Amino acid sequence: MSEKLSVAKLQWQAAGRRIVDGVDVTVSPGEFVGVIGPNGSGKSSFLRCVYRVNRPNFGAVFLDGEDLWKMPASQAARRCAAVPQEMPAQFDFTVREIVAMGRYPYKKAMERDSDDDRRLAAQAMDYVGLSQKADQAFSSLSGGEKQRTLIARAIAQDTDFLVLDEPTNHLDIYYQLEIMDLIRRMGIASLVVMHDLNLASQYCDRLYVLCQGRVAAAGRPQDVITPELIARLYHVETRVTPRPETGRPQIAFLRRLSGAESTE
Ligand SMILES: Nc1ncnc2c1ncn2[C@@H]1O[C@H](COP(=O)(O)OP(=O)(O)OP(=O)(O)O)[C@@H](O)[C@H]1O
Repeated sequence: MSEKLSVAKLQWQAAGRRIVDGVDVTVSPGEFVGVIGPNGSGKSSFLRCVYRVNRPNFGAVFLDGEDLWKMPASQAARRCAAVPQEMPAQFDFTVREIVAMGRYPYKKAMERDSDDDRRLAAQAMDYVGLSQKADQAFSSLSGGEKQRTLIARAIAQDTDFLVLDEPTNHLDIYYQLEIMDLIRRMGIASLVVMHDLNLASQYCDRLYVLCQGRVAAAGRPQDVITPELIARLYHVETRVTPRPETGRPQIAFLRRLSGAESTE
């Protein structure tokens, strides 16, 4: 199958340091791929290279075989939608206005919303269950509602590739599951940075584990999530058992390890 996303030998430097150091990643059409790894391992920096914030020093990001960094910005935005970690500044935009911003890549400067734009924005709000809140100020929403608004903006962008940076950050477990179910249900190729290893294990088709800007492991959750890997990268002892309903690894965190124990 031809890949939706193909990242080859990607390198990004900042402050004289290689933060992303030769990363290869692929995502197939419809695949839900997670990026995990300890704090500071380069996950967000890598993702920003994909959604055109960090320009790579070396390597390339191909979407459907085309170099994403060589496209005009508006064309790239019609192909790849991002849900970044940062929330938009707390201006008093309504949910409807934020979601409508997803249509910008299709419009000329100052062009008014067309019926199509309004329909797509309304559909996106409906999809994430926010139609009732369309006229509420973004700044007054709960954390889960804000996250769903940003996902609706990405849906309104009408792309077939989505990147999300820690979309379940700050959410309670109900909303974490809601957001993950929502992304899964969309069924479009997605690349998602995640911290919660159990959520990543249950939802992702494949995982890439980053460590010091490099891919330390990659594959299906059942192949990647092992006590040895978690001890080596996170310095935590775990018990990993297959979840009865899915066979996917379920992790119980037992204790922190000292550096020496975890690298044995
Ligand atoms: N613009 C920058 N200038 C200097 N250093 C940077 C820059 N951006 C990122 N870094 C550094 O690169 C490293 C990786 O950061 P990054 O945010 O990509 O990691 P992460 O894996 O997403 O971390 P976390 O899990 O804590 O969110 C960190 O040490 C960070 O301080």
